[in-house]
Formats: sequence, structure tokens, C-alpha cells
Amino acid sequence: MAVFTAALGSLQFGYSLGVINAPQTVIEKHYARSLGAGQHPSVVIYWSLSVAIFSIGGMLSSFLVGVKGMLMINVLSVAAGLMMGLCNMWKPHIMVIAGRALMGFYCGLTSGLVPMYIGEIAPKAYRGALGALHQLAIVVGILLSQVVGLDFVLGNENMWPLLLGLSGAPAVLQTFLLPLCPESPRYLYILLGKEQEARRSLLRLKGAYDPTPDLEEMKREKDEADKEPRISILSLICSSVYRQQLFVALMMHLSQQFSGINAIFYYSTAIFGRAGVSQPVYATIGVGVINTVFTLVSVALVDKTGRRTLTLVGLAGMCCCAIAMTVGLKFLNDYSWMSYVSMAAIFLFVSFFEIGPGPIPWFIVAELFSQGPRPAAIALAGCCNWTSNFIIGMTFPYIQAWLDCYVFILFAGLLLVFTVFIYFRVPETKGKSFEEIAAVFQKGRKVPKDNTELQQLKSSSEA
Ligand SMILES: OC[C@H]1O[C@](O)(CO)[C@@H](O)[C@@H]1O
Repeated sequence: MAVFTAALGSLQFGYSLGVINAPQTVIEKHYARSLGAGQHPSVVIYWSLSVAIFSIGGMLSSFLVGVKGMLMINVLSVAAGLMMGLCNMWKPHIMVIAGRALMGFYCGLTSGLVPMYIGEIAPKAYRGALGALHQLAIVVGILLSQVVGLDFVLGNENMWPLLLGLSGAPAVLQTFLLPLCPESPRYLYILLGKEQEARRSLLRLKGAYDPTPDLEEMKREKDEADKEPRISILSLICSSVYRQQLFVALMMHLSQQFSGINAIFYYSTAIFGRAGVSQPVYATIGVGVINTVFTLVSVALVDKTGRRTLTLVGLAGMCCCAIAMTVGLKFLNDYSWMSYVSMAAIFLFVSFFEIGPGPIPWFIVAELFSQGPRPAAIALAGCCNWTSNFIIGMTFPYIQAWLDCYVFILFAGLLLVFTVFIYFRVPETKGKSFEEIAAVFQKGRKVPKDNTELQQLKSSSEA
């Protein structure tokens, strides 16, 4: 129940990502009416802002992960939902832009807090499966928004404010459920030093069992953490102690976004249209379904097959699909069956994405770092994800105009680079304790005898 409750935050993230696509024409018309005739150029600007401001909110807030908890931030989501739902009470374009900005801000925080909380409460053997539920909730949110965004459901003249406003609804449910969920035992013990409360929390999470081994492991981590208290973002960037882990974490997130997945998501309807599909909206919903099914496959496999293998298979598979998509687009006019090649390549591209490169980056960052630097690492990785997502969203139409049918060759090249990087630099974290994972990275690194750098980190974060 704790994981379900937390993942309600991720559901809103996915819903907000997807909801803005279907009702574009209807909302643009509405903006034009409320702005008055003759103001059409500003409609385009207000529309682009309504889409993009969401990522800007996320980029800003991802730095603040750890400052406030999941319960407190729900107020942002409810306020954002109300602003969008009631946008006709004042200037709709301003209300929608403000609501999307606030919702982006909320989602930037959830995209860090949810994997962090799940990673901390999950038993070692299920950490991957439970961690992947964050992505599962995102993709269910996207699918839901695609379905309710159809014009005969809510994506029409009268109902679109409700369509946007509903994005805040899960926050209301989460507000009622969160007080029933146990606090993270690691947070209670390692950061707050409350051993008894941590024990109670473990018992609530795992039922009647002997929590001593878990508490002992946490005690060892606490002893380490006392040497390396909560580390600020700046000291994490400057520190050589965590450089390797940080590099891996950022590359995992870059590979997720620069794989080109959102080029498919944001522009799939147009891409399908170009590939000759007569009802592109339904093909887009088909992508949403495949997306959800393969995230479920990842949930089932990730603790057996491992993070490294699934990420490698996923990225390499996406690379091949990007090449197939290029071939499909290039020869579309010569052979009509090439439209099927493009379609199949898009569906497979998304499937490969969701078995590894989609879900894994979110929770692997929590696995790669111990309690001290974890919030700062999650903040940096989240910001990297949101920023690269924003860059792709803004630049893809221009890159497409420039490279035409060769646009996916660019992503194939990037995917190859990421596959090679992960092959050489990312260790398997499946089934390992946080202590064991840290040890993998410390191996081969020269640790100064007097631990000077850790002492410096400690004093800088205390300051
Ligand atoms: O399912 C696809 C979606 O997943 C994300 O990568 C988040 O993990 C989004 O950026 C993308 O739209």
C-alpha cells in the first residue's frame, strides 16, 4: 500500500506529460476566442508556453528534492489542478500556464521523492520490481490521459478544463492514504537516529519478523553516514569520492532522454501520419498500451535478469529500431509496405525502452548512493532528466526539418554510445545491499588514508 500510495505521485507525472497532446486544437481555439480576434500569433506563443512550462517547473524543483516530503507537496498539485479546472473563471491562457508550471514543479519533486521512498522501504530482493512501479505509474498516467483525451470523452470544447484539472485528483487520494503509510526506516534511523521508530516502521512494513539484521545493516550505514552527513548538491559535484557513481547516474538519465523516446511520444501522431497510417490517434494509443505492457515485463524481470542486462538489451534494441525506422521512412514512397516497417519499428522501439532504459534510471540512482549523498544525487539526476527532456521537446521539430528522414540516425548513434558506456562502466546492483554497491565503486579508487576529503565534505555541508 505504501508503494501504491507513493506511486500516485508518479501517475500525475505521466498524466501531465500526456494530457496536453490530444486537445491542442480545441484549446488553441479557446485561447483565440478569449484573447479576441486578430491576436492569433500570441495564441501560438501561449500554447507553446502551456506545453513547455511544465518541464521548466520540473527542472527548477528537482533541485529541491528532500526539502519537503510527499505529503506537504500535494498542496501544489491540488492548487495546480484547480487552476486548470477552473481556468474559465479568469483568463484561461494565464490560468493554464500557471497551473502547468505549478504541476511541473510538483512533478519535479515527485520524480525524486517517489523512487527515493520506494528504494528505502523495499526489501532487497524486490527493490527493482518495486522501483520500476514508479515508471509503471508514469506510463499508466500517460495512457489514461490519451484515452480520456479522446474528443468524445473529455478532449472537446466543453470538457477540456476538466481534462487538465483532473491531473491533480490523485493528490487528494494520496493525502488521505499517506498518513497511513510507514515512514522510511532508513530515514528514521540513519538520518534522525530514531532506532525504536525505525524498528516499528520495519515491523509495519514486513509483518512479524526479526528486524535485527536489517537494523544492524542500517547501523553500519549510519556509522558510515556519521562520517558523511547529508551532502549538498555543490559538494557532491565537486567531490571526487562520488564522481564515478555520479557520472553513471547522470549517464543513465541522459541515455533515457537522448534515446529519443519523447520524440516518439510528443510527435507520434505526426510520425504515424507521415508513415501513412490513416487513424494516427489510435496508433498513438496503441503505443501507450505497448508502453504499459512492456513496463510490466520489466517489473517482472528486473530482479531476476538484473538492471545492467535489461538496460543493455533495451538500448541496443532501440538502436536497431532507430535504424529500421530510418529505412522505413526513406523508402516509404518506393514501397508501400515500408509504412509497416516504420510502424513495427516504433512499437518495438517503445517496447525496448520500457524493459530497461525507461524504469531503471529512476531507481538505480537511489541504489548507487548511500543515505548521505542520496538526496543530492537524486536531485542532480532528476534535473538532468527534466532538462534533457525539455531540450528534446524544444529542438526535435527543428532537427527533423533539418535531417528529414534521417532524423532517427542521430538517435541510433547516441544509443550506440550509451550502450558501450553502460557495458564498460555500469556494475550490476541487483540483490546487493547499499553497502556492497558502495564497495564496488570504492574498489580501484585510491582512498586517502586520513579521509581528508570526506572531512571537508562534512564541514562544507554542516556550514
Ligand atoms: O514512457 C515514456 C515516458 O517515460 C519518461 O522517460 C519518464 O521515465 C518520460 O520522459 C517519457 O515520456
